Amino acid sequence: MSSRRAVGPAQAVTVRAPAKINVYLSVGTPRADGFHPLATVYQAIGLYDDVTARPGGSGTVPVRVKLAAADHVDADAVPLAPGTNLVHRAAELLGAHHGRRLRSDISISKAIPVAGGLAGGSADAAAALVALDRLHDLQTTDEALLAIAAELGSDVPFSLVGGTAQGVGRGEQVTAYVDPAIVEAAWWWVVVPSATGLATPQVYAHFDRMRPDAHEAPVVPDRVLAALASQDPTSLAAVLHNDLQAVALDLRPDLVDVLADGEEAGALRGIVSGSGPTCVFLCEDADHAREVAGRLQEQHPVVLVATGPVAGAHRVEYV
Ligand SMILES: C[C@](O)(CO)[C@H](O)COP(=O)(O)OP(=O)(O)OC[C@H]1O[C@@H](n2ccc(N)nc2=O)[C@H](O)[C@@H]1O
Ligand SMILES: Nc1ncnc2c1ncn2[C@@H]1O[C@H](COP(=O)(O)OP(=O)(O)OP(=O)(O)O)[C@@H](O)[C@H]1O
Repeated sequence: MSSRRAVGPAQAVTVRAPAKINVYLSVGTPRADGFHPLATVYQAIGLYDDVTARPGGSGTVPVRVKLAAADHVDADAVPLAPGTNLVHRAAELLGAHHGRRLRSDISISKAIPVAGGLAGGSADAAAALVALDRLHDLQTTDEALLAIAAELGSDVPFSLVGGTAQGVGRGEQVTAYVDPAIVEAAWWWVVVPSATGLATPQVYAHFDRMRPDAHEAPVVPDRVLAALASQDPTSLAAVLHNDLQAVALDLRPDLVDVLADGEEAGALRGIVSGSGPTCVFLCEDADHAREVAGRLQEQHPVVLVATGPVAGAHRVEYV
């Protein structure tokens, strides 16, 4: 008989991370490192990827990644080969921080459209950091997790923090708003993804061609915070803004019609999410969002309803 202790069922840690939209996005002229200074208001919305980490990996591939995708997600656009997914990179950087190589099998259950301007890859990276930290009991500090997240991508720290938050720097410096009126406000969004994605670097490069006169020091105006604190959707609709919108529309003129369709369907206002091509539409409340979504479904194959703000990457129990 073996003298080894009986091993219980393999542990699995599942972490859920939300998509983000930029309620306000101001973009400056590129810095010396090529990144653009930003001032943005992020909001995490109720459209999620789940990332599950289990003990695993093979001799040559420490982290194996597999994917299950919702019907509206282009699964073929998600790289899974060793070293190619943001989740691989998250494991590498977290392992390096602790001076060890992390081994794991990671499954991504994806509902956030790929290359949609919704920070889906960032959500997976943030979720993987938290899942691997818990699986390997690494007890990484919040400061270290945020620093590793910033190395992974500009949107990744926000995917950890969630809620409604300000982003500055290249977007990686995130401060959650604490005003209870902002924290407790609930907004209803109708989300219209596009069948084909837009690459973020391409959108920023096009911004430089179209907007050589961009602001040196972008800011979020006080009126945006006042609108968020008012909890009044009409006030927020009036201040929604995205400096990348004109750029995304120039690259993808079909989005002009999508924005018009949403407003004709009764939404208060539509906006391109981040670098696009997803368009999001602010509605009065849950019933209004369902009504607008119902009308949009007559013209668009995929129309989702999501509320925000929601929590950043957080552990969930799978039943
Ligand atoms: C459009 C936004 O989603 C708005 O929140 C983000 O700015 C994009 O964030 P992200 O996808 O996490 O971007 P990263 O992975 O850090 O960078 C991808 C590429 O986007 C461009 N990039 C990104 C962020 C930034 N502030 N300036 C940039 O110019 C750079 O070309 C960079 O090589
Ligand atoms: N886990 C992942 N999920 C999705 N894409 C990934 C992932 N890992 C790497 N990628 C690569 O990253 C690219 C951008 O994917 P992502 O879905 O994050 O775009 P996005 O939502 O437009 O990003 P952002 O809004 O942060 O600019 C994909 O086209 C794909 O090649």
